[in-house]
Amino acid sequence: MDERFEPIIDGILNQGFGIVDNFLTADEVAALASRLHERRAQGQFRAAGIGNQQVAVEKQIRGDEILWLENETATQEETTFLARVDQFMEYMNQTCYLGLRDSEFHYAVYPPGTFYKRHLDQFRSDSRRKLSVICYLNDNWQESDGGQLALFLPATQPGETEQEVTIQPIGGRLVCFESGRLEHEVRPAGRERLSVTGWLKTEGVY
Ligand SMILES: O=C(O)CCC(=O)C(=O)O
Ligand SMILES: [Fe+2]
Repeated sequence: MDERFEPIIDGILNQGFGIVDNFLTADEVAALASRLHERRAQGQFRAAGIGNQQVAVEKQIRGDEILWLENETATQEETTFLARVDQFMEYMNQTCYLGLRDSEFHYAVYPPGTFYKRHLDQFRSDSRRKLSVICYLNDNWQESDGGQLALFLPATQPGETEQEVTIQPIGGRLVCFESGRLEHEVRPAGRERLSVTGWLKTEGVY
């Protein structure tokens, strides 16, 4: 049993999503946030894409800017984060036999006023994305700051309606759910909203 990871698995199995606070310590959050700011100031971030559409069209759907993390160029705090994700992936494989082989993670910044409309993370027909993982890097986030993550939990029985769960993007918090199953959206952020987001993937069936 690994008490860091077990509540995430419990959540996914019992309620369709896992959520844990303090997955990252306050120091880790601060270190990643300041690295994010540094790399953004160096011009390393790009408007996130959703396909081959024009930037203007995409901005109606999502307004975040991202930077993919690469092992080769990762700084110390990024390496620490990616190593913890690897441990989680390993643990998921041992306990749930998910056959996860690969991961991809990016920083995301939502400038004030931006959002990400309702979507599923398996767009671009990338069915290798099995689990979506989001870690927030925000200091002192308030409900009035907006930027909530809304999860739309599908009905499990005929006659039921979907349920909506709203999650505050609090620093150190991790949220995890099945990429092919849960539609979700990011509500307009009232202040700059920071995260590291990624996917745990299986080997390819294209
Ligand atoms: O930042 C979040 O809360 C969710 C981000 C998201 O849905 C995505 O990047 O696909
Ligand atoms: Fe998403």
